[in-house]
Amino acid sequence: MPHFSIEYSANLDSRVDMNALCALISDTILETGLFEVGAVRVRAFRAEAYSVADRLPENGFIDMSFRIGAGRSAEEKQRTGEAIFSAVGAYLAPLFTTPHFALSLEIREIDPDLSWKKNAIHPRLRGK
Ligand SMILES: O=C(O)C/C(=C\C=C(/O)C(=O)O)C(=O)O
Repeated sequence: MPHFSIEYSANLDSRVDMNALCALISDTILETGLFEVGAVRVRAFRAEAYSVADRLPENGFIDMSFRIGAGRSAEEKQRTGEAIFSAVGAYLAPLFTTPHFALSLEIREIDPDLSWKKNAIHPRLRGK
C-alpha cells in the first residue's frame, strides 16, 4: 500500500480537523493519477509528548511521511510531493498566520525485496 502518515502535536486538536485533512490528502494522491484507489491509506497520529523549537506552548507541528512502491520517475515523485504539499499548505493556511507552526513532508520508496503485501480491496475496486 502507499502509506501516508501524519504526526501532529496534540495542541492542534482544536485547530485542525484531522479526518478532513486525511480525506484531502487521499483525494490529492488519487488526483495525481499515479496510485490505485484500493491501495491508498492515510492516517494521523497524535503526539501527546513533544518539544517544538523554543518550546512556546503554542508551537505546533505536522510532519507527513509518504511511503510508496518503487518504479515511479523522479518527476512523478516530485509532482506528487508538490501536489500534496500545496494542497495541505492551503488547507492549513490559518496556522501560518502566527509564527508557531511547522509543516514537513517526505516521500520514501519501499524496498520491493523487503516488503510484503496482500490486498482484498483491489479486486473489489479494479475495473470500476
Ligand atoms: O508497492 C507498494 O508497496 C505500494 C504501492 C501499492 C501497493 C498496493 O497496491 C497494495 O499494497 O495493494 C504503490 O502504488 O506505491
